[in-house]
Amino acid sequence: MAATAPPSPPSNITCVKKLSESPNLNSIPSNYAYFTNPTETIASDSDDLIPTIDLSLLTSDNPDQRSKAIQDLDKACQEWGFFMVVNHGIPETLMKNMLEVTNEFFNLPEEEKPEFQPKKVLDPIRYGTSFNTAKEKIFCWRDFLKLFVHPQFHCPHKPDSFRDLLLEYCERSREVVRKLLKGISESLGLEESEMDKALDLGSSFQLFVANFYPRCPNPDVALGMPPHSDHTLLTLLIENEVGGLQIQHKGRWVNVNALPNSILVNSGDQLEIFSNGKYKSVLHRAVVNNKKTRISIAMANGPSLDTVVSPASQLVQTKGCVASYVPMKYKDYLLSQQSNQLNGKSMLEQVQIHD
Ligand SMILES: O=C(O)CCC(=O)C(=O)O
Ligand SMILES: [Fe+2]
Repeated sequence: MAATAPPSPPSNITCVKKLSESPNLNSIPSNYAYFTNPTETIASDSDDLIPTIDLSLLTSDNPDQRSKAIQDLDKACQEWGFFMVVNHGIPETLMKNMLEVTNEFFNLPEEEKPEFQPKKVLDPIRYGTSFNTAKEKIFCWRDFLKLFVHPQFHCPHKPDSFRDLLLEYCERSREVVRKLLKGISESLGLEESEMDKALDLGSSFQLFVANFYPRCPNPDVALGMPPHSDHTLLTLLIENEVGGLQIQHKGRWVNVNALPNSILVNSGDQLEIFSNGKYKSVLHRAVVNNKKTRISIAMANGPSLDTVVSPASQLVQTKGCVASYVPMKYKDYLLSQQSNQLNGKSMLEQVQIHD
């Protein structure tokens, strides 16, 4: 299978932060207009409650509490592919400081940022706009900073406090992910340490993705990010108290109103593959608004880059079960996903076996 696309050239498109600051910007340029389907229904999460996972119960010494938390996780992954984690142990001040320093990064003078623009698709430090302007006809109302933070740690040398804060936040969020994946391993009927071993999580790939969505004069036609699933096992997301994330649930877009101090978690393509389709990666998108800048930080957590990911052997050895996905090295998957446009679950479809 042709897994990789050629590296895209660097982009020269103006960042949306600068665009949004242009005097008298009353409407967006036409190449930012998506014209989202007006017949789509938007539900608020109160109609159908988004699941909450209490991480302290998942790691509890009380076997009943733990097995109930594993059942909840199983249900959340099967029915939603999305949940909010509370009692996760990451200090609130650390999350706030991360969002603050991220804001400071985007607010650095534009002439200080070109050094962070990538030359290749998988450069470890990438500042840019939209998703992949070399391939897109319609751009996202979004600037981004993407950093490889594990197993090697990369960070811009400014703002001053960025490095220490990011290092701590990445470590803490990996601990949360390890705990969740132990629970998910069990909810799939596997040993607690099975995912750890099969996916080489000691060298897990972690990508920090900061999204900056400035105020937008036409929030009804622009999108911060179009519908997509993530290339990850699990993505952990925090935001600056400005909502905008929507997830697809039972054919409708659901607004996510995050509980204070919670972490939003969505299942990604590698989890769908490993679970042989039991836990589907969730389609989600980011909408924008005309009142406030929104900042979100998505920590993308995958297996190690060298892992060839396939459905867990224990899940396909049972009589009557066949693998629904072809094996693919995670690094190749990531390169291909990042080299193309963001388009629904199109990357996953390339490894899916249809009967
Ligand atoms: O900003 C958001 O809420 C979504 C971000 C996202 O989906 C991503 O970075 O992959
Ligand atoms: Fe995403």
